[in-house]
Amino acid sequence: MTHAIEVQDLKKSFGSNHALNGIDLAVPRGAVFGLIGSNGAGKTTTMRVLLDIVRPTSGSVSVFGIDPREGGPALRRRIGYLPGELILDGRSTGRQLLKHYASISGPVRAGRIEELAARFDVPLDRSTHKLSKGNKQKLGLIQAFMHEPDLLVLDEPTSGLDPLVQQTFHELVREAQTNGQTVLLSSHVLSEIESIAEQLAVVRKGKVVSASTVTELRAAAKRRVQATITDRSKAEVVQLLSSVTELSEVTVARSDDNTTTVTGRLSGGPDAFIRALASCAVADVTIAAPNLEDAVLDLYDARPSSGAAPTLHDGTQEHTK
Ligand SMILES: Nc1ncnc2c1ncn2[C@@H]1O[C@H](COP(=O)(O)OP(=O)(O)OP(=O)(O)O)[C@@H](O)[C@H]1O
Repeated sequence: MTHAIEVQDLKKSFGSNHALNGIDLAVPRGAVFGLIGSNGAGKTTTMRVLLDIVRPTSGSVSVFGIDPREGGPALRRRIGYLPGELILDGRSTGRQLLKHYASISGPVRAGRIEELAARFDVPLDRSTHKLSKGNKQKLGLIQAFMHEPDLLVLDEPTSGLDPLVQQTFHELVREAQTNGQTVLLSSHVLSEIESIAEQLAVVRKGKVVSASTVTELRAAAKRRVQATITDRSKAEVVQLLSSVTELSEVTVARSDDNTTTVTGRLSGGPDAFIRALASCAVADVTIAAPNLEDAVLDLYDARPSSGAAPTLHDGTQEHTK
């Protein structure tokens, strides 16, 4: 069995709200796997099903080959879970709270809680209701990591953490991976997933719309390009670029200084674009690195994707791809 998590056609409805519409997910053992998606996409619900906090309407779910509904405390102990909304008992200190969690999910090796508290710089003897949002989040992370579980399920783990603490979190994730633990984490922030996960699934409207390695997604991502040309009319530039099949979302605009500026997004390499410009007088050109953020936003469906007709700033359309 090579997967820590296998989810097939998972559906969950809350009354008439179809939160999950057939989620498929396969997280290999030892992977750091990111779930990314906009608000309400279904990331938290998927995680809650893995923990048997929420029960599926239909579909199959397995964690280390066991259905979470059947796994009971033994399976639960193998998972460290950071909920998205952490509710801490205000009457106790961090130390008391963590000891309480350790008695449920432990064993926790001696000194581990203190070691993690020192790394995160969180006061253990202060009442939890006096803690800042960030310090509460740190306690949540400590309880997830402290018993060195086989699987970490972390819902928005860096929410409320400053960049230095985020770095400590990244170190813990790397250590967990070195130990052979599997990490599933969710985020709205792509740069975070990109920097620690090697695989990711984009969740949209209760479905996984893309599952790939970060490297594959980067390869499929487009580059933003812009060039300012001084010796061609708008129509000529449009004509010139019509042969560049990799170019989409093209905008061609004429400026008062009689230059023509073209912007667009380029899939694949920049060679054809550069060749098309070679015969022109080019005052300025920018070819950006492939943009992963754009690739994911396309998948979110939050904005028009590639293939949109190019527009001219004066409102005329001269060229459609
Ligand atoms: N207990 C519940 N009762 C009713 N609806 C729920 C419940 N839990 C989640 N939902 C709904 O399920 C959908 C998916 O929510 P979910 O929290 O899984 O999304 P998410 O991707 O984690 O979003 P966010 O990034 O905002 O946390 C939403 O429409 C939400 O309102």
